[in-house]
Amino acid sequence: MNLLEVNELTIQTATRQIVKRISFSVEPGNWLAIVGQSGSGKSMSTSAIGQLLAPNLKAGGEILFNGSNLLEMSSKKLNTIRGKQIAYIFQDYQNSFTPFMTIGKHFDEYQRNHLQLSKAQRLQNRQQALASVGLGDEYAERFPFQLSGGQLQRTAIALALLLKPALVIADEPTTALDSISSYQILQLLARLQKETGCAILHITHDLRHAANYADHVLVMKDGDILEQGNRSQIMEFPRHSYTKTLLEAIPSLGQAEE
Ligand SMILES: Nc1ncnc2c1ncn2[C@@H]1O[C@H](COP(=O)(O)OP(=O)(O)OP(=O)(O)O)[C@@H](O)[C@H]1O
Repeated sequence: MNLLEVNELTIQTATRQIVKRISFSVEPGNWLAIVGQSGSGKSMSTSAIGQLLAPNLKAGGEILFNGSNLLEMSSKKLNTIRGKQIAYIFQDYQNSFTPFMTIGKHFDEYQRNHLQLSKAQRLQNRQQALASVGLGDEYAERFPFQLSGGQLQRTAIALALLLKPALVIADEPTTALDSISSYQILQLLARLQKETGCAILHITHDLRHAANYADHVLVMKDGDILEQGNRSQIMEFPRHSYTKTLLEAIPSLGQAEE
């Protein structure tokens, strides 16, 4: 069974249909990249999964997670799934943190909200989680503003993976980072995906990222899916002219080195 199955999802305001009957699925442990230019409806589609849409937006269709329709689920039930089984990593990682709360306190609160563990167990989990993203436990004493962008996004990843979710939704997780930090973040996600077996739904406007990491790629434009398929299908035999344009925009290795 698919972990996530999106069937004919529509998202609209009172006057405008933004996402137009799109369907896609994610298998357990798979990496699906959703690629498309700004405004194509990528973030909106993935926000609908966790019932995170703005109040003026209405979603229709079905979003099945392990067979249950998330669009019809009570917010109380969804709260038990979000974080624990479905975790988000956002582009604006700064907003994922409370400014005057230490990193350690973030880990503690997150576990207390979702699990019943002793203080010693929570501490051990925090140490392991920080270590898994290459940060020593001394970072627990720091406040978010005392970390670099890359360190903070690594911490956000450690938090997102803390409860071993089956699905991680990473919405442009590297956009705010320089290219070296971006590379490290994606490498880190790929390693943690292998270690934990989670599936990743990765939103990116950069087809290079999809080329390097995704098992499947879905191309969106103006609220519609233009094409989707496994990575080599899309990268080597794109059918749509828009996908070809995105591919042509990737600098060749020679150009990139220059
Ligand atoms: N609450 C809202 N009400 C009305 N329109 C909205 C709302 N939020 C976003 N939009 C519009 O919906 C469209 C899709 O937005 P969305 O954020 O999903 O795009 P995106 O593909 O993720 O773009 P980006 O790569 O820039 O994040 C855009 O035209 C956006 O302006």
